[in-house]
Amino acid sequence: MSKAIEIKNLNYTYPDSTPALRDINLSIDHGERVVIIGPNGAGKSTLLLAIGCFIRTCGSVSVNGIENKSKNIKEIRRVIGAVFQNPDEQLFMPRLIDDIAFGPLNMGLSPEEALDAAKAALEQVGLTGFENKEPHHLSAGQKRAAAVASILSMSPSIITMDEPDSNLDPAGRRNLVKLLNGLDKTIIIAGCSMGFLSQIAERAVLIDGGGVVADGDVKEIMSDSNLMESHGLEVPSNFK
Ligand SMILES: Nc1ncnc2c1ncn2[C@@H]1O[C@H](COP(=O)(O)OP(=O)(O)OP(=O)(O)O)[C@@H](O)[C@H]1O
Repeated sequence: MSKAIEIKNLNYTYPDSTPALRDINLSIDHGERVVIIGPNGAGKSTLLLAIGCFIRTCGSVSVNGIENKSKNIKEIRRVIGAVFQNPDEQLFMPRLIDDIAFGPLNMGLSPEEALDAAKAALEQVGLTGFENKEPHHLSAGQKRAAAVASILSMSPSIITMDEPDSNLDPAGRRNLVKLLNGLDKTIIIAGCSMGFLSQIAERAVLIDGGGVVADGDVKEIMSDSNLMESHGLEVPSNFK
């Protein structure tokens, strides 16, 4: 059976010549929860962009066995749901329900089916009752949950998230941990907040300078103070 994600010899340099990913090899199984950690500028967001086929890279990335090439983009978009760092990039309709139904409608579901999928996704993230609310009037935590719903409504088997805890207070973080831990999906999250990330994933991939430095059990990696500190990171208090 094909892996959820299979990355071989991945390299990427931005058009302004900034090298961002160097020779990445990574394989992620179905149902795995993986956090991509590393200091600012390590290449975490770029790696998520490469996985989601948002940038054209050198090397190979396949998603559920589908090669990550522009000709397969529609298929890839059905399999991977990408939650961006800023929820405002994902919420742009006047009513929340229309935002959440947008993806399923785009995938070819009938308006009734799309509405059902949107309602179910809002319920999953605890936003039932907010259907007619203007998305930009939601709180930061509600926006984050809504951005997740806008992905869940398309039923992807893989979800990527970039720094999903930014702007969240402790209660918002706890709710997000609960929500993500209740999802039966492959989840790949990039971030810098070790305490938050350690509660979601069983595996951590540490990248720095665009390359993989360590890959393994989240507790083993995050509790290794020499490793963490030498890459500008801190051991989370739950692993001290
Ligand atoms: N659009 C871009 N054009 C040129 N260089 C970029 C662009 N986006 C990112 N970079 C550069 O690519 C490298 C990797 O950046 P990336 O955003 O992937 O890092 P990151 O690990 O997600 O960082 P952070 O934790 O600060 O979000 C950095 O050197 C960054 O300056």
